[in-house]
Amino acid sequence: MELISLTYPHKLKKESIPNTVAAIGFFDGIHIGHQKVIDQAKLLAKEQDMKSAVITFDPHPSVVLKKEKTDVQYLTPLTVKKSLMEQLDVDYLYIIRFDKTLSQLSPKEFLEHFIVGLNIDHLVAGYDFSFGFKGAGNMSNIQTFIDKPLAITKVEKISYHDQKVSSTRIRSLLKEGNLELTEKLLGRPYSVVGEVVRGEQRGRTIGFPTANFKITEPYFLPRVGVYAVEVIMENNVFYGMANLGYNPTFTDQIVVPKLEVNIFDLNQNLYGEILQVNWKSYIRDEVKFSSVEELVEQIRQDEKNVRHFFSLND
Ligand SMILES: Cc1cc2nc3c(=O)[nH]c(=O)nc-3n(C[C@H](O)[C@H](O)[C@H](O)COP(=O)(O)O)c2cc1C
Ligand SMILES: Nc1ncnc2c1ncn2[C@@H]1O[C@H](COP(=O)(O)OP(=O)(O)O)[C@@H](O)[C@H]1O
Repeated sequence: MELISLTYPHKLKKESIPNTVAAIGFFDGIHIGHQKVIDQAKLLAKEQDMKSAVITFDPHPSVVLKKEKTDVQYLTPLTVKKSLMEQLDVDYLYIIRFDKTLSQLSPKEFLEHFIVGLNIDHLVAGYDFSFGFKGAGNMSNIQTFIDKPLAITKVEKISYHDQKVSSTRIRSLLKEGNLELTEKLLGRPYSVVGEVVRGEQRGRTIGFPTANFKITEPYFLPRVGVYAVEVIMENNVFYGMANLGYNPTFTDQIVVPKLEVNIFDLNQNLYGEILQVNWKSYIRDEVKFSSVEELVEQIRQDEKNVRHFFSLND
């Protein structure tokens, strides 16, 4: 996959780019609906002997369009999006910088510059994709803005159990702790990647060392609490239990929930390792215990529950 970051205006020459079928969208999460759009573009490219591309944007349009300054948290921050696209095996990934100037392009200017200008012959998008100033362009009126005939494939709404699959729905499922349904809608477990850093060195003293994560990418995190998780380290899968929270039994100084994982059946220095955590199931809320003994008693029970969830022996 060739990764091409673009700002407006770009200087690419359309003559130097092969004829392409492109899927376009913001694609936060790359859920099963997004995957359908991208697969469709790949299929059409193959049938018509053209190249396949995904055209996406960064940052999220709301960063530019909202009056108050907002930090957007993503299901798939840009680095994750890039690596998932790599796995989907498209020929080109175009990432268009979404800034004020871009947001003010008319639908015609947008299409001429980024679709015709990138030698896109066939455009695939979800039924609700819109583009251009104030989202005036959409999958129904797109051909009215340009003279050159453009083949269009509109992918209809994808539902799961009669409800639309959307990034918004996945965010609310994550806030409810419904990781099982999230996984169905994503077609893979929800995950975060981070580096293991030092914590208070307390875990080992209570019999449960926990790898503390430094998460630098702007991830949308699930609700605070205890989870059954898979941990991926250098392509190996481990099982464990995670706490996403504030450690209220010990401190009231933590303001941003921290992620820590006790990995089962492993005794290894993990500082500096980059690990992927797959959130599999929500177990319980984080609690402020009145003694460390009570917390340890509960964590022992959590381990039993999580081992049972993964069908592992005690
Ligand atoms: C499975 C699990 C459940 C936990 N549940 C709680 C909890 O309910 N309340 C709490 O204050 N801390 C909870 N913790 C966090 C511990 O307080 C924390 O792991 C311990 O303080 C070690 O911190 P350290 O890694 O900074 O040394 C939990 C940790 C794990 C691994
Ligand atoms: N099974 C394990 N699960 C998690 N961390 C482990 C495990 N075995 C050893 N470790 C190491 O112990 C560290 C966690 O111990 P802990 O006392 O909680 O220290 P810290 O507060 O720095 O996280 C991890 O970062 C890792 O290097």
